[in-house]
Amino acid sequence: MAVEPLSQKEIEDRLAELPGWSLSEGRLTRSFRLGSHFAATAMVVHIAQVQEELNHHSDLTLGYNTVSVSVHTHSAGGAVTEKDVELARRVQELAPGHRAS
Ligand SMILES: C[C@H](O)[C@H](O)[C@H]1CNC2=NC(N)=NC(=O)C2=N1
Repeated sequence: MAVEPLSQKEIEDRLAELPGWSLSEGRLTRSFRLGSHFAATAMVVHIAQVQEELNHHSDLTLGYNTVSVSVHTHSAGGAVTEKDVELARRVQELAPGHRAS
């Protein structure tokens, strides 16, 4: 997959299809609230599995009952690329199964 930096417009277009996600400090970012600490931890493990599959990794922050995802592409000098968008889409897909909001 291309690791060309996306333009601001391209990022905005993709964010329009990623509810709850935003561009923060140059990274695609979203926080989720879960029903318990264990539910949040389980979601972190699931995201880690997807990240290994994609070989693309975010910074994950586990709180009491929250999971925060923040991602950009290191090999593109920290720019946002399609790889980041793909990971965000996959996280969006798995979130409902964890009853994440
Ligand atoms: C060697 C390994 O394939 C690379 O370091 C991968 C791993 N995960 C990655 N994750 C992110 N976010 N950006 C990268 O450039 C990246 N590169």
